[in-house]
Amino acid sequence: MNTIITVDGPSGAGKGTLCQLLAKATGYALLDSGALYRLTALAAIKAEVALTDVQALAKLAAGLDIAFNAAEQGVTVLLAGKDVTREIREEAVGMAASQVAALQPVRDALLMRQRAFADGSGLVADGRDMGTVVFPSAAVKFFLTASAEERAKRRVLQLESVGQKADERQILTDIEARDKRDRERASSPLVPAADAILLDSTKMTIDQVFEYAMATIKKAALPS
Ligand SMILES: Nc1ncnc2c1ncn2[C@@H]1O[C@H](COP(=O)(O)OP(=O)(O)O)[C@@H](O)[C@H]1O
Ligand SMILES: Nc1ccn([C@@H]2O[C@H](COP(=O)(O)OP(=O)(O)O)[C@@H](O)[C@H]2O)c(=O)n1
Repeated sequence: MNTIITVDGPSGAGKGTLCQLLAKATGYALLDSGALYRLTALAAIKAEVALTDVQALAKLAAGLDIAFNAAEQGVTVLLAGKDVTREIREEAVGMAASQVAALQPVRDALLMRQRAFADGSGLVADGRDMGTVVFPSAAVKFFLTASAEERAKRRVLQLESVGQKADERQILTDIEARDKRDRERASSPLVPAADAILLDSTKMTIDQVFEYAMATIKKAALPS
């Protein structure tokens, strides 16, 4: 059994939140593909590799020494043995991630690593191109959105909840820049798959989004 559920959409739409809830409810594994791009960006920043040096970035992506350790309080992300769980969530790393993610050789380097998460036990995959490129034959595909203003508000609350400072106007500007880059790039742009279910969470609570997604999955009668 290799059932795959994909959740794509822009930053702050609630993909990570929904995917964690779906993974818990279904017992499927979880792929946070954005973390791979964030790790590539962080590795580049640490190694002082320019975000325009395509070949060096692709090499970094191919050789990333990373681990995802599931724990009671969430997933811990390690880069070269060091806990970078918080560091990769910083807005600056998100911006750098969207720059490296626009480069096809970087995407190629990460493709097989992402597909390897589908090891036969069911997978919930979170990203931008899960339903279009990485898992085009996924069983159920969601495209989760929300207005940019709502997403910026959510991001501010999220950053503040972990003690980071957040300027809502700056975050909205960053989100809009990242959306534009993700949507307009030539390689795997952020677009809904033709068979994706569109879900606008602007006025929905986390529970409502989860209930709707679970009902859809149940209707698709997936094996658990
Ligand atoms: N429907 C929702 N309503 C309000 N807040 C939400 C909703 N979905 C997610 N959030 C919150 O918004 C923030 C960003 O969600 P996240 O899942 O990280 O988004 P994404 O993975 O799409 O970037 C988190 O703090 C999360 O708790
Ligand atoms: N499948 C994916 C996942 C992320 N990305 C890129 O990686 C960046 C960070 O992704 P993320 O999912 O962690 O970002 P947030 O939605 O959490 O802000 C995005 O802005 C995209 O440019 C991508 O190109 N393809």
